[in-house]
Amino acid sequence: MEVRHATAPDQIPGATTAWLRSRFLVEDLFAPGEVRLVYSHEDRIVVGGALGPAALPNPDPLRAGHFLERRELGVVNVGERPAVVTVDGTPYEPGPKECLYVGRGAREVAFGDGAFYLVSTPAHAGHPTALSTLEDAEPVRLGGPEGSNERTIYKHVHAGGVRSCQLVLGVTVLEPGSMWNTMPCHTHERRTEVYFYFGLPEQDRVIHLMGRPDETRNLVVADRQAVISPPWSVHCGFGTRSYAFVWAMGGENQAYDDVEPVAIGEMR
Ligand SMILES: O=C(O)C(=O)C[C@H](O)C(=O)CO
Ligand SMILES: [Zn+2]
Repeated sequence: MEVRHATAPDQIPGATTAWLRSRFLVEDLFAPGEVRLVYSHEDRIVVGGALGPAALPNPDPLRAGHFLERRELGVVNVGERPAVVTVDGTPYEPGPKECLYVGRGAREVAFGDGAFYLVSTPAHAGHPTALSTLEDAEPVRLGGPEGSNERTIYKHVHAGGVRSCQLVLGVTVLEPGSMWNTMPCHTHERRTEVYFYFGLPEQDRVIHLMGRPDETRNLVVADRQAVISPPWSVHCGFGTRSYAFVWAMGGENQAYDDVEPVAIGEMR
């Protein structure tokens, strides 16, 4: 498991493209038969990719008896078919873009044939393991063709859905012809957020904007790559083709609306 240290906004002016990518962009999460993980000190979020069949390991930096001894986990099926995840002997079958929440205390998590994106945050209590389907996620449609941002937000793990300690997680799907996500954008000083882009054709890219609202930088992001957004960073982007992304947060609270909105004209 790769470990990444926390960052500060005063490191951004003067940062090279290579430095920005090494700190905030997560590449190469998927390899056949493996679970690959990155531990970020930004709110201690762990992100990962599993290409089953594979089992959730217990990496040494966690210093735990098992991965979920003090953590909770969101598993999103980022493949194109339903795929099985088995938790302590019980099989669950999330469909594409659906989520399995695994509560603190589960000992064995095994991934079947399929592609899964993983997000884990520290947990102080055990909530029940639960499947959230696209229907359960109470889809909300936002944006429109005039802003090239027509999209549907599926909220899986949040205060009004599957319960968790601090994880908040959902999937946003852009309509064909819509390119912009999260515009106007925001920061949330009380939470770190990670976006994981998927469903993007191999030759296409998302230009992801990060940094303080008045000091933005861009990261050019390919399919199945993630971007870590510390609490001080905006997170939004536009694709050369439509796409979907998993957004997941951990931190001080679970209030989806607790954001600092940024007017488009204030961005630099
Ligand atoms: O398309 C959007 O807008 C989003 O999906 C926004 C994310 O849900 C987000 O940034 C939550 O804080
Ligand atoms: Zn956000």
